[in-house]
Amino acid sequence: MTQAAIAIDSLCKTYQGGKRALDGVTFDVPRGQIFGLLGPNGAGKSTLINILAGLVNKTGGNVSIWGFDIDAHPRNAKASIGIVNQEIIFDPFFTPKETLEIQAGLYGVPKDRFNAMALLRAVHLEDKADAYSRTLSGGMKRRLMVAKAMVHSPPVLVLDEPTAGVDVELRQQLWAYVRELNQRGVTVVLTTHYLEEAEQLCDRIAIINHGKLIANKPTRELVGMAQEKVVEVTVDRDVATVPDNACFQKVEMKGERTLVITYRKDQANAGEVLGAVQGAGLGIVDVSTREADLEDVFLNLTRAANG
Ligand SMILES: Nc1ncnc2c1ncn2[C@@H]1O[C@H](COP(=O)(O)OP(=O)(O)OP(=O)(O)O)[C@@H](O)[C@H]1O
Repeated sequence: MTQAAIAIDSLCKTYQGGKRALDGVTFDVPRGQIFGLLGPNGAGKSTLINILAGLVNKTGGNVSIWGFDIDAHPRNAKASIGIVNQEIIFDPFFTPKETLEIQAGLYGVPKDRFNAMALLRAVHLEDKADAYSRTLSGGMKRRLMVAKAMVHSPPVLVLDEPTAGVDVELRQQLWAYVRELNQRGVTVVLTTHYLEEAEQLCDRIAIINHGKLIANKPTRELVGMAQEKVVEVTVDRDVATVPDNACFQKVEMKGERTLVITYRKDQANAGEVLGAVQGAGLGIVDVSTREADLEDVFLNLTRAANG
């Protein structure tokens, strides 16, 4: 099917008081992907997700989820999406199993199509099925939120900062589950501050800044946009004057003998950079390079957009 999982067209939101949180955002989330929605704090990500969830009313534009316009077919649109919010919200006096059963009831999921234990197993909470939810750790609560969002088996799952404050091991478990869901055909949209995770997980990434879309590309292409490379060169003597060369964009010293040189991939290559160091009369003892990553691209794009 060619239809998008989520289609967002000229989406605007101006809050009462005049704050324009979304300013004409247009993009599609293709079906079957893990899609990253990134942006600095206050960019408008939560506003966008809250519009998808039906918690915030847009002030302009159109949104459809799994082909259902959220204004014309709100029930079908809502049934097509599961959302895990930043805040952890559930009644602490119910057990995880009860929490899922209540949610299934709210969504009208027939009993024969719902297996609370299977869902709890999937998020590694099987042994906590009958514990009070308030006794769960932060990471466990978050996983319970994911299970809750999947109760009605929606084709689209949205996770807003799902791993904030969750330790590394639990983050990996959560991502493993997200990948598994995706392999089973669920389209996943996530926001995260961990750019490295977005780079590893997402097929495609959109970046918003001050309510505007500033990038929307396959992850590999986006990372490929990084033009800067950094090479660390350790030399055979103390450096009295930091060498300069046309192919260096920036040179910093790390200790007495290590030069940290930034250059642009489109203007020079590592050979030229090293040649320039030798040309300054320095012998090279050691070299290491760092590939540019999503963080570099993200900073460059948001800086450029901020003018
Ligand atoms: N209810 C509200 N009333 C007025 N302004 C709001 C409201 N909610 C959000 N905003 C403003 O809208 C802008 C976008 O906020 P939003 O929470 O969508 O950003 P975000 O990208 O999710 O940020 P974060 O990563 O910090 O959660 C911010 O300037 C925020 O202060």
